Amino acid sequence: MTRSELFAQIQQKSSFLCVGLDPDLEKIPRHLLAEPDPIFSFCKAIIEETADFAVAYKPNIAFFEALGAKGWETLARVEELIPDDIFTIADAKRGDIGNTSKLYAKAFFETMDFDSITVAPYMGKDSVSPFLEFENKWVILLALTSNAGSSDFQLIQDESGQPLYKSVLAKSQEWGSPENLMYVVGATRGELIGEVRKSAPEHFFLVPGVGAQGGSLSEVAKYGMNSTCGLLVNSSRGIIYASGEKDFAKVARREAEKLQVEMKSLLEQYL
Ligand SMILES: O=c1ccn([C@@H]2O[C@H](COP(=O)(O)O)[C@@H](O)[C@H]2O)c(=O)[nH]1
Repeated sequence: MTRSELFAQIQQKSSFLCVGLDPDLEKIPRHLLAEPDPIFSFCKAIIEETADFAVAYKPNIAFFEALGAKGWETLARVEELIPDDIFTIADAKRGDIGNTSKLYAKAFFETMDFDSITVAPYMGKDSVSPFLEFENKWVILLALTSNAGSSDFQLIQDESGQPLYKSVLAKSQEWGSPENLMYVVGATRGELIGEVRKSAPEHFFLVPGVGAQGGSLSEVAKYGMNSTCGLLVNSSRGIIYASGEKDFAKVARREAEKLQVEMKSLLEQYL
Protein backbone atom coordinates (compact mmCIF):
# COMPACT_ATOMS: atom_id res chain seq x y z
CA MET A 1 0.00 0.00 0.00
CA THR A 2 1.33 3.48 -0.88
CA ARG A 3 1.36 6.48 1.44
CA SER A 4 -1.40 8.19 -0.55
CA GLU A 5 -3.54 5.03 -0.46
CA LEU A 6 -3.08 4.88 3.30
CA PHE A 7 -4.09 8.53 3.69
CA ALA A 8 -7.12 7.90 1.46
CA GLN A 9 -8.19 5.09 3.82
CA ILE A 10 -7.74 7.40 6.81
CA GLN A 11 -9.93 10.03 5.17
CA GLN A 12 -12.55 7.52 4.06
CA LYS A 13 -12.91 5.96 7.52
CA SER A 14 -12.18 9.15 9.49
CA SER A 15 -9.86 6.97 11.51
CA PHE A 16 -6.18 6.37 12.11
CA LEU A 17 -6.79 3.36 14.33
CA CYS A 18 -4.51 0.35 14.29
CA VAL A 19 -5.96 -2.63 16.12
CA GLY A 20 -3.24 -4.67 17.79
CA LEU A 21 -3.67 -8.43 17.67
CA ASP A 22 -1.89 -9.81 20.74
CA PRO A 23 -3.85 -13.05 21.22
CA ASP A 24 -2.92 -14.90 24.39
CA LEU A 25 -4.41 -18.35 25.10
CA GLU A 26 -4.55 -17.42 28.78
CA LYS A 27 -6.59 -14.28 28.16
CA ILE A 28 -9.00 -15.12 25.35
CA PRO A 29 -12.58 -16.04 26.34
CA ARG A 30 -12.72 -19.59 27.71
CA HIS A 31 -15.44 -20.81 25.34
CA LEU A 32 -13.05 -20.37 22.39
CA LEU A 33 -10.74 -23.07 23.76
CA ALA A 34 -13.16 -25.67 22.38
CA GLU A 35 -12.49 -24.42 18.81
CA PRO A 36 -9.95 -26.26 16.58
CA ASP A 37 -7.79 -23.11 16.42
CA PRO A 38 -8.84 -20.79 19.30
CA ILE A 39 -6.40 -18.01 18.40
CA PHE A 40 -7.64 -17.93 14.80
CA SER A 41 -11.29 -17.86 15.92
CA PHE A 42 -10.50 -15.04 18.35
CA CYS A 43 -8.65 -12.91 15.76
CA LYS A 44 -11.30 -13.59 13.12
CA ALA A 45 -14.10 -12.35 15.38
CA ILE A 46 -12.08 -9.27 16.39
CA ILE A 47 -11.24 -8.42 12.76
CA GLU A 48 -14.82 -8.89 11.57
CA GLU A 49 -16.18 -6.60 14.28
CA THR A 50 -13.52 -3.85 14.12
CA ALA A 51 -12.74 -3.63 10.39
CA ASP A 52 -15.19 -0.71 9.91
CA PHE A 53 -13.10 1.44 12.26
CA ALA A 54 -9.54 0.26 11.64
CA VAL A 55 -7.09 1.36 8.95
CA ALA A 56 -4.41 -1.06 10.15
CA TYR A 57 -3.98 -4.33 12.02
CA LYS A 58 -0.82 -5.15 13.92
CA PRO A 59 -0.37 -8.79 14.85
CA ASN A 60 2.42 -9.00 17.40
CA ILE A 61 4.48 -11.97 16.22
CA ALA A 62 5.49 -13.04 19.75
CA PHE A 63 1.92 -14.11 20.53
CA PHE A 64 1.90 -16.43 17.51
CA GLU A 65 5.46 -17.79 17.53
CA ALA A 66 5.09 -18.71 21.21
CA LEU A 67 2.74 -21.44 19.94
CA GLY A 68 5.37 -23.00 17.67
CA ALA A 69 4.63 -24.27 14.16
CA LYS A 70 0.87 -24.07 14.76
CA GLY A 71 1.24 -20.38 15.72
CA TRP A 72 3.01 -19.56 12.46
CA GLU A 73 0.26 -21.30 10.53
CA THR A 74 -2.36 -19.30 12.46
CA LEU A 75 -0.48 -16.05 11.80
CA ALA A 76 -0.49 -16.72 8.04
CA ARG A 77 -4.25 -17.45 8.13
CA VAL A 78 -4.93 -14.29 10.16
CA GLU A 79 -2.89 -12.16 7.75
CA GLU A 80 -4.87 -13.54 4.80
CA LEU A 81 -8.12 -12.73 6.57
CA ILE A 82 -7.41 -9.00 6.87
CA PRO A 83 -9.22 -7.08 4.09
CA ASP A 84 -6.86 -5.97 1.28
CA ASP A 85 -7.55 -2.26 1.81
CA ILE A 86 -6.40 -2.41 5.45
CA PHE A 87 -2.70 -1.90 6.17
CA THR A 88 -0.96 -4.84 7.84
CA ILE A 89 1.95 -4.59 10.27
CA ALA A 90 4.07 -7.55 11.35
CA ASP A 91 5.23 -6.39 14.77
CA ALA A 92 8.33 -8.58 14.74
CA LYS A 93 11.11 -6.10 15.65
CA ARG A 94 13.62 -7.81 13.39
CA GLY A 95 17.05 -6.71 12.10
CA ASP A 96 20.33 -8.62 11.67
CA ILE A 97 23.34 -8.70 9.34
CA GLY A 98 22.32 -8.06 5.73
CA ASN A 99 21.91 -11.59 4.40
CA THR A 100 19.82 -12.57 7.44
CA SER A 101 17.63 -9.45 7.26
CA LYS A 102 17.01 -10.31 3.61
CA LEU A 103 15.47 -13.62 4.70
CA TYR A 104 13.43 -11.96 7.45
CA ALA A 105 12.07 -9.61 4.78
CA LYS A 106 11.29 -12.54 2.47
CA ALA A 107 9.46 -14.31 5.34
CA PHE A 108 7.15 -11.39 6.10
CA PHE A 109 6.82 -9.75 2.66
CA GLU A 110 6.81 -12.77 0.30
CA THR A 111 6.07 -16.00 2.18
CA MET A 112 3.48 -13.97 4.07
CA ASP A 113 2.14 -10.78 2.52
CA PHE A 114 2.46 -8.14 5.23
CA ASP A 115 2.60 -4.49 4.12
CA SER A 116 5.15 -3.62 6.77
CA ILE A 117 7.40 -4.89 9.52
CA THR A 118 8.80 -3.30 12.67
CA VAL A 119 12.61 -3.25 12.62
CA ALA A 120 15.20 -2.42 15.30
CA PRO A 121 17.77 0.19 14.16
CA TYR A 122 20.60 -0.90 16.45
CA MET A 123 22.59 -2.83 13.82
CA GLY A 124 22.52 0.03 11.32
CA LYS A 125 22.08 0.52 7.60
CA ASP A 126 22.95 -2.96 6.27
CA SER A 127 20.48 -4.52 8.74
CA VAL A 128 17.60 -2.24 7.66
CA SER A 129 18.18 -1.74 3.91
CA PRO A 130 17.23 -5.31 2.84
CA PHE A 131 13.68 -4.63 4.07
CA LEU A 132 13.54 -1.36 2.10
CA GLU A 133 14.33 -3.09 -1.19
CA PHE A 134 10.84 -4.59 -1.44
CA GLU A 135 8.52 -2.52 -3.60
CA ASN A 136 5.34 -1.27 -1.93
CA LYS A 137 6.48 -2.56 1.47
CA TRP A 138 7.36 -0.58 4.56
CA VAL A 139 9.88 -0.58 7.36
CA ILE A 140 8.63 0.76 10.70
CA LEU A 141 11.79 1.60 12.59
CA LEU A 142 11.88 1.76 16.40
CA ALA A 143 12.65 5.40 17.24
CA LEU A 144 11.22 6.38 20.64
CA THR A 145 9.46 3.41 22.18
CA SER A 146 6.66 3.48 24.76
CA ASN A 147 8.29 1.42 27.51
CA ALA A 148 10.08 2.76 30.61
CA GLY A 149 13.39 1.24 29.47
CA SER A 150 13.36 3.39 26.33
CA SER A 151 15.29 6.00 28.34
CA ASP A 152 18.17 3.54 28.95
CA PHE A 153 19.54 4.13 25.44
CA GLN A 154 17.15 6.19 23.32
CA LEU A 155 17.43 9.37 25.42
CA ILE A 156 21.22 9.25 25.89
CA GLN A 157 22.69 12.46 24.48
CA ASP A 158 25.80 12.74 22.33
CA GLU A 159 28.42 15.47 22.87
CA SER A 160 26.24 18.02 21.03
CA GLY A 161 23.26 17.21 23.27
CA GLN A 162 21.40 15.21 20.62
CA PRO A 163 19.53 12.18 22.01
CA LEU A 164 20.13 8.83 20.36
CA TYR A 165 16.58 8.58 19.01
CA LYS A 166 17.19 11.78 17.00
CA SER A 167 20.37 10.31 15.54
CA VAL A 168 18.32 7.26 14.51
CA LEU A 169 15.76 9.57 12.84
CA ALA A 170 18.41 11.62 11.01
CA LYS A 171 20.56 8.71 9.82
CA SER A 172 17.70 6.45 8.74
CA GLN A 173 16.24 9.19 6.53
CA GLU A 174 19.32 8.63 4.33
CA TRP A 175 18.15 5.01 3.80
CA GLY A 176 14.43 5.34 3.19
CA SER A 177 11.81 7.98 2.42
CA PRO A 178 8.34 8.89 3.73
CA GLU A 179 7.07 6.48 1.05
CA ASN A 180 8.61 3.35 2.61
CA LEU A 181 9.78 4.24 6.12
CA MET A 182 7.74 4.91 9.25
CA TYR A 183 8.79 5.25 12.88
CA VAL A 184 7.56 3.73 16.14
CA VAL A 185 6.90 6.56 18.58
CA GLY A 186 5.31 5.72 21.94
CA ALA A 187 2.12 7.50 23.00
CA THR A 188 3.50 7.57 26.54
CA ARG A 189 6.10 10.14 25.47
CA GLY A 190 3.73 13.13 25.39
CA GLU A 191 5.34 16.29 24.06
CA LEU A 192 8.49 14.39 22.92
CA ILE A 193 6.29 13.25 20.02
CA GLY A 194 6.54 16.88 18.87
CA GLU A 195 10.33 16.60 18.89
CA VAL A 196 10.14 13.48 16.73
CA ARG A 197 7.75 15.28 14.37
CA LYS A 198 10.24 18.15 13.97
CA SER A 199 12.91 15.64 12.92
CA ALA A 200 10.60 13.66 10.60
CA PRO A 201 7.92 16.07 9.34
CA GLU A 202 6.47 13.85 6.60
CA HIS A 203 6.86 10.30 7.85
CA PHE A 204 4.04 8.21 9.31
CA PHE A 205 4.42 7.24 12.96
CA LEU A 206 3.11 3.99 14.41
CA VAL A 207 2.09 5.02 17.92
CA PRO A 208 1.59 2.27 20.53
CA GLY A 209 0.81 3.03 24.16
CA VAL A 210 -2.74 4.39 24.03
CA GLY A 211 -5.17 2.39 26.21
CA ALA A 212 -3.53 -0.15 28.53
CA GLN A 213 -0.25 1.84 28.76
CA GLY A 214 -2.06 5.10 29.54
CA GLY A 215 -0.94 7.30 26.61
CA SER A 216 -3.23 10.14 25.59
CA LEU A 217 -4.74 10.11 22.10
CA SER A 218 -5.39 13.85 22.13
CA GLU A 219 -1.74 14.58 23.02
CA VAL A 220 -0.53 12.25 20.27
CA ALA A 221 -2.68 14.13 17.74
CA LYS A 222 -1.70 17.55 19.09
CA TYR A 223 2.04 16.89 18.85
CA GLY A 224 2.20 14.30 16.09
CA MET A 225 -0.36 14.97 13.37
CA ASN A 226 0.84 16.32 10.02
CA SER A 227 -0.95 17.35 6.82
CA THR A 228 -1.55 13.72 5.78
CA CYS A 229 -2.39 12.66 9.36
CA GLY A 230 0.95 10.86 9.66
CA LEU A 231 -0.29 8.71 12.52
CA LEU A 232 -1.36 5.11 13.02
CA VAL A 233 -2.37 4.87 16.66
CA ASN A 234 -2.39 1.34 18.03
CA SER A 235 -4.48 -0.13 20.80
CA SER A 236 -4.22 -3.85 21.55
CA ARG A 237 -5.39 -4.95 25.04
CA GLY A 238 -7.76 -1.98 25.40
CA ILE A 239 -9.77 -3.35 22.46
CA ILE A 240 -9.26 -7.08 22.23
CA TYR A 241 -9.60 -7.84 25.96
CA ALA A 242 -12.26 -5.25 26.79
CA SER A 243 -14.48 -8.23 27.59
CA GLY A 244 -13.40 -11.77 28.44
CA GLU A 245 -16.89 -13.14 27.88
CA LYS A 246 -18.88 -14.40 24.91
CA ASP A 247 -19.62 -10.80 23.91
CA PHE A 248 -15.86 -10.03 23.48
CA ALA A 249 -16.05 -9.17 19.79
CA LYS A 250 -19.05 -6.84 20.18
CA VAL A 251 -17.37 -5.10 23.11
CA ALA A 252 -14.15 -4.82 21.08
CA ARG A 253 -16.22 -3.19 18.34
CA ARG A 254 -17.58 -0.64 20.83
CA GLU A 255 -14.06 0.20 22.06
CA ALA A 256 -12.75 0.55 18.50
CA GLU A 257 -15.70 2.77 17.62
CA LYS A 258 -15.06 5.00 20.66
CA LEU A 259 -11.49 5.57 19.49
CA GLN A 260 -12.62 6.17 15.91
CA VAL A 261 -15.14 8.80 17.04
CA GLU A 262 -12.39 10.61 18.97
CA MET A 263 -10.06 10.30 15.97
CA LYS A 264 -12.69 11.76 13.65
CA SER A 265 -12.91 14.89 15.77
CA LEU A 266 -9.11 15.15 16.01
CA LEU A 267 -8.83 14.88 12.22
CA GLU A 268 -11.39 17.66 11.87
CA GLN A 269 -9.47 19.77 14.40
CA TYR A 270 -5.96 19.37 12.98
CA LEU A 271 -6.20 18.52 9.25
O1 LIG B 1 7.30 0.99 21.77
C1 LIG B 1 6.54 0.04 21.61
C2 LIG B 1 6.63 -0.82 20.53
C3 LIG B 1 5.72 -1.82 20.39
N1 LIG B 1 4.73 -2.00 21.30
C4 LIG B 1 3.75 -3.07 21.05
O2 LIG B 1 2.47 -2.47 20.81
C5 LIG B 1 1.45 -3.20 21.46
C6 LIG B 1 0.84 -2.36 22.56
O3 LIG B 1 -0.16 -3.08 23.23
P1 LIG B 1 -1.20 -2.43 24.28
O4 LIG B 1 -1.95 -3.62 24.80
O5 LIG B 1 -2.10 -1.49 23.52
O6 LIG B 1 -0.41 -1.75 25.33
C7 LIG B 1 2.11 -4.49 21.96
O7 LIG B 1 2.02 -5.44 20.94
C8 LIG B 1 3.54 -4.06 22.18
O8 LIG B 1 4.44 -5.13 22.09
C9 LIG B 1 4.65 -1.16 22.38
O9 LIG B 1 3.75 -1.28 23.24
N2 LIG B 1 5.56 -0.14 22.50
